[in-house]
Amino acid sequence: MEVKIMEREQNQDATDKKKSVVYKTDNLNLWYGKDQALKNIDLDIYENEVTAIIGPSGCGKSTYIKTLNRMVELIPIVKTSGKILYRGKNIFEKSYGVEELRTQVGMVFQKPNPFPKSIYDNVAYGPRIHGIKDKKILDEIVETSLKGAAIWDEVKDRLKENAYGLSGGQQQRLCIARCLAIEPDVILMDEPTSALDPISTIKVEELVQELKMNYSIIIVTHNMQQAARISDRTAFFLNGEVVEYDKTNKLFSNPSDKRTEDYITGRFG
Ligand SMILES: Nc1ncnc2c1ncn2[C@@H]1O[C@H](COP(=O)(O)OP(=O)(O)OP(=O)(O)O)[C@@H](O)[C@H]1O
Repeated sequence: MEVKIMEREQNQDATDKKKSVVYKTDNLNLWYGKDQALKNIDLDIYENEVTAIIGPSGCGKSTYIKTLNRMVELIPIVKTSGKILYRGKNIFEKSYGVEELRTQVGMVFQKPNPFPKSIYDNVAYGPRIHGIKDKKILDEIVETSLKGAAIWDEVKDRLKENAYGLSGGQQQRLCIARCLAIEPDVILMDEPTSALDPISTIKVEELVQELKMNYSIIIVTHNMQQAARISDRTAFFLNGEVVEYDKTNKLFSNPSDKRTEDYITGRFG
């Protein structure tokens, strides 16, 4: 029995070695002015997986995810050191075009943030910016993206209506559709269900599971059950450091670090 388990684990390790690394974070440090928010972060994020970032409030989860699309640099006091390689290229290099990065890496935020436009125009927005004008092509992108975000059936007869008329859960799936319309490689999600009711939360969780077949997903969540339900790997952040990063099953059933155990068993946080 034990031999079989070991064999299975070895096979799994071999499969993991073959998996492509989408993001490699190498000794990343980040400061807001004098305050250091991220310390020596080393993380490999794998393709077609859901990677969860968990940890107590203020531990640096959102800051980390916002380094991955360089959103943090919009904050003037931010300084960084170290490297983040996206598909092998350091995104902090001056020559790296942030626009190009953002076409590869979509983001979904905590609060659904549709534009005050029609459902159709929300989804067509990105493709239009990228120069697509042909109505037939746009129609196709809108339909495919809304189907991909599991909301097509609910909105197909009201595409011209304002997106603000949708429920919160529908708005969040619309925002996911808007993200899919630019055909990203990676989707960053910063607490995407924290403003949603339980039924909408389940819908978004199911959607995340489906999307990982075609995308690599990195999700920040306060909700440990959610991380356990939907992610393949989990990184536990504490005070700006990664305490533990492992397969989700392993991290939640047999954590290596006492601090992880204390956190997942609810002793703090
Ligand atoms: N714009 C900012 N200016 C200065 N400090 C900031 C800024 N944003 C975040 N911080 C600080 O950086 C640290 C990490 O914050 P961050 O928002 O990344 O944590 P978090 O784990 O996502 O927290 P939460 O779960 O509460 O959203 C905190 O101490 C926070 O106060």
